[in-house]
Amino acid sequence: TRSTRPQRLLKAVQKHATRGDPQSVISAIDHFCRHSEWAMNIGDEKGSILDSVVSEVNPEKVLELGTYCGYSTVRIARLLPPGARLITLEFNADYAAIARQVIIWAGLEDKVQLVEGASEDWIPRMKEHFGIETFDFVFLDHWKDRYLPDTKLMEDCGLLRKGTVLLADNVICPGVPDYLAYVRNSLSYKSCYFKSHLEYTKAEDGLEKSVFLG
Ligand SMILES: O=c1[nH]cnc2c(O)c(F)c(-c3ccc(F)cc3)cc12
Ligand SMILES: [Mg+2]
Repeated sequence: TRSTRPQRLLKAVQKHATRGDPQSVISAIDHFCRHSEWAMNIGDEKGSILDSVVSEVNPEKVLELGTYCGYSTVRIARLLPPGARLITLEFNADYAAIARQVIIWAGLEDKVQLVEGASEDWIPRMKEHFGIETFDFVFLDHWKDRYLPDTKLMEDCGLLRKGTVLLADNVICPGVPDYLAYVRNSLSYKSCYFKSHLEYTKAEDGLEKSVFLG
């Protein structure tokens, strides 16, 4: 039967990227999405903003909500210092299977733990299952209806500390109005918007960076 888009994206990585070279994996995915088939990776323009925020935070403990094919997982993990750890949650088993192989192709499997399942089921288990006290950086890129409830859940589970940085993708397209209103009006967050474009298109999109104030 016909292959899936994530399967074709993985084939493009294995054909054009060099094993153990994260930048070549990123470039191969961006080329595939620009010239073959659009896919919902954060992309190179918003990806550069992600890179700059990750470099500024220089996090030890990272949580990514929404792995998809592992593009942003590779972007983040390639910037982490030795010993730093990224946990990425993916609900869709087919996406997770592709992402595992993309992460291995990039040679970043030692820094990344990919967990299959629902964010609301795993967020409450971060302490007892992964020994995580708090996260330094959280990247929200899963489902727009889960951004706000999962943020409140992370607060309630004590997973955010003074200075934890949340970075949210797609705050304009598809848009997360309830989440934006919350982080922009809450006294517990300092929030700012990075205007950009929807991956591989001219449509507006952007990232919202929100620092938890405790
Ligand atoms: O569901 C999503 N989860 C995470 N990231 C997404 C994204 O970056 C998108 F561009 C889009 C998207 C899909 C179709 C469109 F027409 C526009 C944006 C969706 C998601
Ligand atoms: Mg996205």
